[in-house]
Amino acid sequence: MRTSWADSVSNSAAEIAIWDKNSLPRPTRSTYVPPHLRSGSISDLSGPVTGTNGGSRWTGSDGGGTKPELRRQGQANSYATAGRDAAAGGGGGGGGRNNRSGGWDRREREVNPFGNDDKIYDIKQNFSEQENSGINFDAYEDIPVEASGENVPPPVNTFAEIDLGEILNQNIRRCKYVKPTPVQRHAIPIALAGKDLMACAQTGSGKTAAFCFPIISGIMRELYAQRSHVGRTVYPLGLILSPTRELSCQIHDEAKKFSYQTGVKVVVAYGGAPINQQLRELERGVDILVATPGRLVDLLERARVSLQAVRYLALDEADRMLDMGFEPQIRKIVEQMNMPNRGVRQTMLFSATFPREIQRLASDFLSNHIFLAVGRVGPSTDLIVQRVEFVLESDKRSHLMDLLHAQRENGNHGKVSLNLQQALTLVFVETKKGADSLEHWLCMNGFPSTTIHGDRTQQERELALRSFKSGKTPILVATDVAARGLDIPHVAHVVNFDLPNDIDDYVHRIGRTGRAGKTGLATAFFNESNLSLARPLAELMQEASQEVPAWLTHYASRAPYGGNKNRRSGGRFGGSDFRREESIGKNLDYYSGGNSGNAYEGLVDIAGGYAPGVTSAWD
Ligand SMILES: Nc1ncnc2c1ncn2[C@@H]1O[C@H](COP(=O)(O)OP(=O)(O)OP(=O)(O)O)[C@@H](O)[C@H]1O
Repeated sequence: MRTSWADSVSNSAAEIAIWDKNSLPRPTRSTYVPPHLRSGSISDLSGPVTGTNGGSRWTGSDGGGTKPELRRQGQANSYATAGRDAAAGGGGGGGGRNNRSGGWDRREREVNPFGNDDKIYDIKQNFSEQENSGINFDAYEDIPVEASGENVPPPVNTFAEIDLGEILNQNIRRCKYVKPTPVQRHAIPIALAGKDLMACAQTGSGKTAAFCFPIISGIMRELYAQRSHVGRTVYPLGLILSPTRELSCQIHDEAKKFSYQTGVKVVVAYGGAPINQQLRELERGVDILVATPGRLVDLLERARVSLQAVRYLALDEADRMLDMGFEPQIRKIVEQMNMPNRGVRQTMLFSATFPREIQRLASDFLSNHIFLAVGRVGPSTDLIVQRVEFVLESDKRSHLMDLLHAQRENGNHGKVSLNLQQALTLVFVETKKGADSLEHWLCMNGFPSTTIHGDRTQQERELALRSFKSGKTPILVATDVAARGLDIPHVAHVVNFDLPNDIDDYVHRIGRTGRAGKTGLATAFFNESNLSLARPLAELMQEASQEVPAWLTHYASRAPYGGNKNRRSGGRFGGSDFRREESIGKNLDYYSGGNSGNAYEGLVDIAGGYAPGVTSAWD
């Protein structure tokens, strides 16, 4: 029987309340000890060493035969008490690490990423706070899910059902996450089962946590979680790649929150920022490296980072990472830099869109992966009101001005109410010059704005983002550099001043609003220079139950089929498993669920029992 999110929240509340009361680690996780609490110190790795790493799942051939065996000592058998201390919030003892920085005592160094607000919320209080703040995750409840691959682990309903460990669970509560979002419910069990994963889920639906939790938890579990270095080279166990500097910083910030007091150290490296500072940070030790591809290649070539120990590889915005711009770099990183082979490492690819040709490319990096699609293409249907208006090129500025005035004066735009105190507007344009010029014009006309694009220095970009987030300049004019992944609270309105050529880019752009269950508005200015987008845009809007203007339908019926990588991939989702479409007869398990009125197409029974008439993927 279908149960609602709210029902399962009360169940999880009860479970967690009991668990909290005893303030003990859950029985299944009593042995985890943060690495910094372990008495064994890391070996002096002055050159390739031999030693024991038996039992490590990434042991074995990486194909290259050059992997130094990293000796990791200090196993965790008798540390349950210390683990409980840490779990209770003590922050850990000063076991220290004998690494190049001369020891890493987290009591001294680990800044509390939750700041002054570091309360571990009671789950019930937490839930009511979410309600008060207007977050409505029930908006994601009835969306369809498809999973295909061998032995797909069943989804969970609550974080309590997932064995992430007490410290990580405390951090989840600190983040005020009451229950997993749909993609987390499905993806985390798959990742924890050690399977490779290609996950396609709506923008703003919590994909970051979906790959961070299993990586952090996996590193915590590894018996060999002590970090290693040889000379000045560091050996991260987890590598998270993302296409933009700002997104890498954001993932780093999130991952640091999730890994607070776990002993798992997260470091970020991205271009445009001084490399020396990043090198110093790396020298202090790194378990998870979050990076943009260019800077990572630089670090690899300087032999300051080695990928030989990578156990977990995650590509965020994976379709972007594998399109023409990035693919050669990603291939170099994954295939030519001594990273353990697919099947030895665990690889996870996430995005809101997965065109078929990119999936095909991506399968080079995956081993027997599970394909997961959660929700319809792009953003949740109910959360974002999409409007498209016919605006001639020459009228765009005055039209934008009208919108902004209306927004300023009455706080609403059509049926969408905007909270004017906090509403931020993100305006996408095609070119860097166009961004500067529009920003200047807006400022001259009394609308404080700033801009972010590739011609600005990294310092300017970061400043612009801060100024926008704080509301000091409530309008941000951006090129596609801000289209993916950025999670900026209070973006109430996204304006596609210039529409992109690709429908996927549109999906990601409008996904900057309507995040985490909140509502938003997306307005697009369309004219005859956007003809190739007419059809996919009309289809996308129709699928999302949006009002499609008659003139757009007319253009769509006459237009060539452009901007449609995503549409070609078929199905109700931002992508569907190309393996199912391409090779009938491959022995893939498959389930499909949700409230689409057709919950069990082509269904086979799989691990977890998603058989017709038993339970839907969402229950
Ligand atoms: N379980 C949860 N409960 C409440 N909020 C959550 C939960 N998981 C994630 N969030 C919040 O939801 C927001 C969106 O998450 P995130 O940025 O990971 O989305 P995403 O799916 O990666 O989006 P995009 O496709 O745009 O990159 C963030 O503010 C995050 O803190």
